[in-house]
Formats: sequence, structure tokens, C-alpha cells
Amino acid sequence: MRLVILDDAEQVGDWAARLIIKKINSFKPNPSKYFVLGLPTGGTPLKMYEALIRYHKAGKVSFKYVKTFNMDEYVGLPFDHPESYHHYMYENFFKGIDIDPLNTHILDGCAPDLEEECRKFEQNILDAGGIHLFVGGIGPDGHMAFNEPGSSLRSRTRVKSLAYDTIQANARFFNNDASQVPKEALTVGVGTIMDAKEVMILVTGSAKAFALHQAIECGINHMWTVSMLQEHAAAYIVCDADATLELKVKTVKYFKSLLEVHHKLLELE
Ligand SMILES: N[C@@H]1[C@@H](O)[C@H](O)[C@@H](COP(=O)(O)O)O[C@@H]1O
Repeated sequence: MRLVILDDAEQVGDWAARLIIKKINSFKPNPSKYFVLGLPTGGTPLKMYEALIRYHKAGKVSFKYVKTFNMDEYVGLPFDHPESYHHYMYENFFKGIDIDPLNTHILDGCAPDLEEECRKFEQNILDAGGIHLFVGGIGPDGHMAFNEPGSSLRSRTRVKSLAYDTIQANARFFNNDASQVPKEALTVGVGTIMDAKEVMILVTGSAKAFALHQAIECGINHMWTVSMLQEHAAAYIVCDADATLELKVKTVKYFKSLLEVHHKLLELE
């Protein structure tokens, strides 16, 4: 696992955007070879999306031959609901880049058969040849996508009831009214994320510091699903200084000493 420690959320967004660009450009996608990218929502990745749009407009990257799969979606919110992840992705990313909407995949939380919707999503990932890079964030309880504490570490895409903490944390997007937050979501599983060739998780702010400690310094545990990344052969966690507040000084010093090595990962071959 590579832990990339940067100063602030702005740097985290820029670094993540540059890693994505590096991966897409080194892959040299074309009409018969698409790069497959897994994507998150939430407040944390917003700066990454802003940076990607900026780099796209500056001619540094094209998404013409990129397919995307989003991690999750609320159950029962129509696509045009301002808090649906469909709406979020269009407003914060897709409308600013050259991706073909047919190549974007987001679970439909209003599908008549939710289990079939999840099965189809897994099949679509397989048909695309698997995910090259899955980007994500975490909740304060260490959940990736909506894999709440206690989720199977081998779980696949499925319907999930949201934990009380997640509903409270996401109430800020629903007029601070927890009763308006959907109680269920469709989410990729921990196993779905683990199948990606590479995974990059963004962690910013002191509210996520304890989850980062669990992810890096403690054992693999289903109560902190992000800790499963310890088993992944190519995982990055990119964080800011505030997110390291619960880590040992020794851990922070160690990973900071690797920063030059981490920056080299952004250079094009
Ligand atoms: N399902 C999403 C997660 O995928 C996301 O990582 C988390 C953190 O969001 P934020 O970045 O806003 O803290 O929120 C939700 O629970």
C-alpha cells in the first residue's frame, strides 16, 4: 500500500487527477482499447473532478476512449434529483469533459428489480474487461462506497441498508434533515473494488483521521472496510495532513520520506 501524504485537500485533488491522467495516457486508449475507470461521489473528490476538467480543457487528457463505473447510488432518487449521484456526476464531471454518455455507468436506484440491476452492473464491468483504476473516498467509519461496517470483505454489488452514522453524515446534503436521506443504496462490494487492477482512495480532513489509522496501522477488519486494501496488490491512499492526526509520528515520517518516489509515479514514461 502506498500512502501519499500531501499538505491539503487542494493538493490531494490535483495529485489524484494527475495519477488518473498518467494511467489513461500511458494506456493509450483507442476505439478497440478502452481505459476503465471506477469513480466516487461525495465532497472529497470534488477538487479532483475540478482538476480533471481543467487538465482536459488544457489538452492534457481525453476521455473519448474511457468507460466509467460509479461506486454507488441511493435507492429511490430519480436521476434528476439534485442529490442523486447521476445528477452529481453530470454536474461535477461529465458535462465538463469529452466522455460519451453511453460509456458512463451508474447504478439505477429506481430500477424495478434492484437485484437484477446489481447483477447487470457486475456483468457490465466484466464485459468492459474489468476496472483498471477504481477511485474512491471513505466515510468517517471507514466505509468504501456504501460498504458499511460489518460488510463482507468479499461482497459484490448489492442493495445495502445505510448505517445510522452514514445517514447522519450525509444529512448535510439533504437540508440537514436526516429523515430525507434515503435509507438504502445500491453499492459495489468490497470484492468488486478489490478486483480492480489498481485502487486509489482519497482521505481528507480530521473527521477521517481515525478511519485512516484503522486502514493503515491496524489489522484487516470488516468493521473498517477500507482496511481490506492492505490485501490489494496495487493500492494508493492519498491524504492531507489533517487526515494523519491519528497516525503514529513514525508512520507519517516513514511515508513522507517516500514522497519523492510517489511524485515520480506521476511522470509519463
Ligand atoms: N457512499 C459515499 C462514499 O462513497 C463516500 O466516500 C462517502 C464520503 O463522502 P465525503 O467525501 O463527502 O466525506 O460518502 C458516501 O457515504
